[in-house]
Amino acid sequence: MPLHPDSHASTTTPMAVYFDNAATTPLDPEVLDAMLPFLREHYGNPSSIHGHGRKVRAAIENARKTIAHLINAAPAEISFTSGGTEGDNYAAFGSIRTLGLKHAVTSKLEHHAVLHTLQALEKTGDITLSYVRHDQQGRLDLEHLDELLGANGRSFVSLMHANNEIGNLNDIVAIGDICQRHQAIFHTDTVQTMGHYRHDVQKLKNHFLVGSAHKFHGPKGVGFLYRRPEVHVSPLIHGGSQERNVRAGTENVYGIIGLAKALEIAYRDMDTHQQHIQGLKDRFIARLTSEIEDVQFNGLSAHADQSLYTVLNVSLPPSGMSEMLLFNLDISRVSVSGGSACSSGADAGSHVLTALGCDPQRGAIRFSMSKYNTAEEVDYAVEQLAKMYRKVPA
Ligand SMILES: Cc1ncc(COP(=O)(O)O)c(C=O)c1O
Repeated sequence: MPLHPDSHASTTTPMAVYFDNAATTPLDPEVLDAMLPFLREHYGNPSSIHGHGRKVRAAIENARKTIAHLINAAPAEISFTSGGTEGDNYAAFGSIRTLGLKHAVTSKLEHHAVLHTLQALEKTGDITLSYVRHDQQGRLDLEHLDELLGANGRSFVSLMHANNEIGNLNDIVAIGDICQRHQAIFHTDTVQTMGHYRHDVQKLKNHFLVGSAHKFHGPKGVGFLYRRPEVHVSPLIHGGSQERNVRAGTENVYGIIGLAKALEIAYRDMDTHQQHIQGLKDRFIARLTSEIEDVQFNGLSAHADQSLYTVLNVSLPPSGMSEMLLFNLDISRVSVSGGSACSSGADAGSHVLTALGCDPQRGAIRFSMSKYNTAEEVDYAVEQLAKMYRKVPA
């Protein structure tokens, strides 16, 4: 597997190990190379009709075509955004307000980009909001979804493809079928699966999908929204006529070029990378289980066929010192993300682990991997964790 230029994996000790790829991924140098000419030479405004502008417009439209082709959509169905959060907002605000929908369904395990958006629409009285039940491992109760949709008239449904904290994969084909039966508008937050799984919108019943470049080795602050043409959404950002009057403002040109390049590379190398990363995850599971007593895997993250191959969420035996563990991991030069279930209303823990009913005394760590990680890095992280964990008083 190619090492990222910043990786210290095979050269220095202690290593700088990055296992927080669900938060963001390092930029692929091939992506940077594609972007640089649009920072250096091609500075025209894509809305200008002169040569400088036309050159950039052509590049943007090519990027749109590339993305559309990869997910089997039409170019007109792709709108560029500032990332996943904006795409989620567009799907929710756009369709609820434009279609006058009065009810929405989501789950307590969604990203805040969806939860807070729908809760904002609930607060303004636009909708009533229902949450699909789930079990302790985060499996959604699809019969409950069916009931909720049957009882509440035409609804907006937002259920993610993969959970960013615990990695659970939801069956978006089955959810799409239920939504279609009830004529619901179905949005899926695909931020964590775009670039890691092949999406084919012709095989899905979704009205919306979203992508965010920085989750698959592209630049930050750029993404896209796929929208089925029969769902018209009104703009959230008003101004010029960019993005077919849906999203005003001069386009993030080099970001868009980087987004398309990153997705192209992700699709090109997907099978090799998936195999490599799943191997790292299996190694993590085996080594953590053998090195640390009473380690638990949250959600479905240890089930290979039901979770993202890039994410492993681990609960450690109760120590009451998860912050310290994270701090220690940081000084060992292992970057991870963590949290625990909230122990009180004042304690802003993970809303996902809280919804699963995880023990608030147990600290949780999310290891999230990318194509640039190596087996030595997994061994190093487990070694550091096991060493420090033994030092934390129970
Ligand atoms: C599932 C999910 N949705 C939405 C977002 C927000 O994406 P962005 O950072 O591009 O706004 C994230 C980012 O962490 C995410 O993991």
